[in-house]
Amino acid sequence: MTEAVLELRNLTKRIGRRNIVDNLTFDIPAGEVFGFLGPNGAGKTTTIRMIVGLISMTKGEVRIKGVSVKDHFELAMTHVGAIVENPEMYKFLTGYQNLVHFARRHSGVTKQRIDEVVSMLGLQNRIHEKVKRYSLGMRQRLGVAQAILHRPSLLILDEPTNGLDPAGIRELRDYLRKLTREEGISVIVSSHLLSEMELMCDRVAIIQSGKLVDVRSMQDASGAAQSKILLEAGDPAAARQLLSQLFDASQLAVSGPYIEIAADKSAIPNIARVLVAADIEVLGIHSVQKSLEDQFLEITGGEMVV
Ligand SMILES: Nc1ncnc2c1ncn2[C@@H]1O[C@H](COP(=O)(O)OP(=O)(O)OP(=O)(O)O)[C@@H](O)[C@H]1O
Repeated sequence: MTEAVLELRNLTKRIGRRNIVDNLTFDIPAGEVFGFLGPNGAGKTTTIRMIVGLISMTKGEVRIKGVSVKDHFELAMTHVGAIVENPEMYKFLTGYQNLVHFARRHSGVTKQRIDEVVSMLGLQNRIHEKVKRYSLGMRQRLGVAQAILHRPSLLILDEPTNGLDPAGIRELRDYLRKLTREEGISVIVSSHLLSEMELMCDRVAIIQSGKLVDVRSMQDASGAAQSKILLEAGDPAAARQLLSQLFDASQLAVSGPYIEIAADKSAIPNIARVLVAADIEVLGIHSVQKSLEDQFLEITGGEMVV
C-alpha cells in the first residue's frame, strides 16, 4: 500500500465550549486532488490552519509523509506548500523577481527549478511583468508557483476559487491536475460549492459543524451505482411483496404511488416479467439517475450549498 501523504487522526479544535473541529480522521494518498466541502463555518479553514501549524490542535494528530506536525514541525513543513490567506507577494516586483525572492527561503531551489515551475503553471509569457498588472487568476497561479518551488508532497489551497470566473476555475482545475500528474503532488482544496468540487477533485470529505459526514469518490458518486428504478403498479402492496423476493429490503422503498428500487435499468425486464406473471398491473416503470446534488443533499440533510 502506498504511504499516505497526509494522515489526520481524531483531529479536534475546541474553542470555548465548542468543538469547532471534531474528531476528524482520514488519509490522503499521493497524487490525489482532495476536497474539503462544507457550508460556511463548517470548520474547513480551522482544519487547514491546524494542518499547517498556524494554530494549535486541542487533540489528535496530523502526520505529513509520516512526520508528526506536533513533534517535528519544521521537518513536516518541508513537505507542504500552502496558500491559506491571500498569497504573499510584492506587487511592484515582476512575477519572476517574486519567485527569486521566495526561492531564497528554501535551500536547493535552482534557477532551473524556477523556470520549470513557471512553465508548469503557464506563466512564461507574463513572468517578467509587474504583479500589479496580473489578473486574480494569474496572481493565484504565481502563488501556487511560489508554494511548490521546494517540491512539496502536499499543496493546500484554502478556497482557491473565490473570486475566479468560470474560465479561471477551469484553468485552476487543469493546472492542479498537471501538478498531480507531473510532480506526483497531493492537493487539498476547500470550498463550500459542490459544483466546483465535482470538477476538481478525485474525492471529497464533507464537513458539517466540525464533523466528518462522509468521504466520497467523485467517480463513484456519479457512477451507475447511484441509479434507481421507479415503478408504479396497480397494487403497490402486492408488487412490493413480490419484489422482496428479487431484492433486499434495503433496496426497496415506497415513495407516494411509486416503489423505488435501488438498481440500474438492466433489472427492468425481469421486474416487468415477474409482475405481469403475477397479474399485477404495471402502470409505469423507468430508470432515473440520482444527481450528485441529490446525493449530497441526502447526506447533509439539505444544508449543503450547491
Ligand atoms: N478563534 C476563534 N474563536 C471563536 N470561534 C472561532 C474562531 N475561529 C473560528 N471560529 C468559529 O469556528 C467555526 C468554523 O470556522 P472556519 O473558519 O473553520 O469555517 P469554514 O468552514 O472555513 O468556513 P468559511 O467557508 O466561512 O471560511 C465558525 O463558526 C467560526 O465562527
